[in-house]
Amino acid sequence: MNALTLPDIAAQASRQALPLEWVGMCGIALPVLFDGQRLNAKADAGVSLDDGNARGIHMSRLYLALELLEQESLSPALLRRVLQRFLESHEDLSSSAHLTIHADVLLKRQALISPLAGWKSYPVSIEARLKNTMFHVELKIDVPYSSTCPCSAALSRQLIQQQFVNDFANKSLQHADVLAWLGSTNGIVATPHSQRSSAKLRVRLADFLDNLPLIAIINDAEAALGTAVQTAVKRADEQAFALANGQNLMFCEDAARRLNLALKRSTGINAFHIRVIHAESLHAHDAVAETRFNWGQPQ
Ligand SMILES: Nc1nc2c(ncn2[C@@H]2O[C@H](COP(=O)(O)OP(=O)(O)OP(=O)(O)O)[C@@H](O)[C@H]2O)c(=O)[nH]1
Repeated sequence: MNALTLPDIAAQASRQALPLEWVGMCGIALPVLFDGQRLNAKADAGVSLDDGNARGIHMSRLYLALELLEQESLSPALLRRVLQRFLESHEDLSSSAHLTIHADVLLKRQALISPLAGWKSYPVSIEARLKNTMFHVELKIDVPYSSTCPCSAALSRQLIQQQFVNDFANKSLQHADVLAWLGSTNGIVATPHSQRSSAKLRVRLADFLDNLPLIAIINDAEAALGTAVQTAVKRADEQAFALANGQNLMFCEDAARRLNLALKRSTGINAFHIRVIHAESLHAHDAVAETRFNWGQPQ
C-alpha cells in the first residue's frame, strides 16, 4: 500500500446487510442566520442508509453541506437545498435526508408600563426532511408564560369575604375603614398561587411558505395566553402584571384550548401538537394538558 492511500472503511461492504433509517451526526456547532440575528445553533444532520451492503455513509459530506447555512438566512428553501446536497452526495446510498437545527431565538420585549425593554430567549428546533421530492418542515417552540389558578383565586376570595365578616360584624361600615382594611394584609388574607408555565408547540408547516414563521407563532401564542413572562420590570410593571394575571385566571386546560384556537387561525400551519405544562407551586408535580390538530405520523 502506498503511504498516501488512506483506508476508506465507509466504502467497504457491511458484514451484516441491513439498511438503516437514520445515520449522521448530532450536536454540530453552527452559527446560523435568522431574522437578522446570528444564532449559536446545534445541528443534527443525517440520511437514511438504504443500501444495506454499504458499511457507512460519508459524514464529512453532510458536514460540509452545512456551510450553506452560515451565509444565508434560514428559510424553507435554504433547508431544502441543504437536504438536496445531502442526497446528491449520497447517490445510490440514501433516499431520505434529515436536518434539525436547535437554537434560542432572542426577542426584545417591551415592559407593560415603563418605557423599558429586555430580551427573552425562546428555545426552538427546526426540523426539515426530504424524501424523494417530499419536503416537510416542523418547528418546535417553547413559550414561557405565567398562569394563576382560578380555583385558588376563588378560594382566596372566599377567605377574604370571611375575614370581612369577622372584622366588620356588628359595625357600621365606614368608607375609610373599609379602604384601609382592603389595603392591609389583615384584609387580603389569602392570595392565589400562580406558576411559571411553558407551552411546547410543535407545528408542521404548509409547503408554500417562503419564511419560517417562528416569531409570528411566538407572538400569536403569547397573545392567546395573555400573561407572557416579563423582562425589565419596575413596580408599575409588576402591578400591571398582577392585574393582568388577576384578569387571566387559567387552568392548564384553558391554556391548551386557547393555543389550539390561536394556531388554527394562523396561516401556513398544516398540523400541530401542543403540550402545556403548569409547573405548580401548589404541588411538587406539574399540571399538563395536550391538544393536537391533524397530527398523524409524518410521511
Ligand atoms: N460512516 C461513519 N463515519 C464515521 C463514524 N465515526 C467517525 N467517522 C468518520 O467520518 C470521517 C469522514 O468520512 P467520509 O465522509 O467517508 O470521509 P472521506 O472518505 O474522506 O470523504 P469522501 O471521499 O467524500 O467519501 C471518516 O474519517 C470516518 O472515520 C461512523 O460511525 N460512521
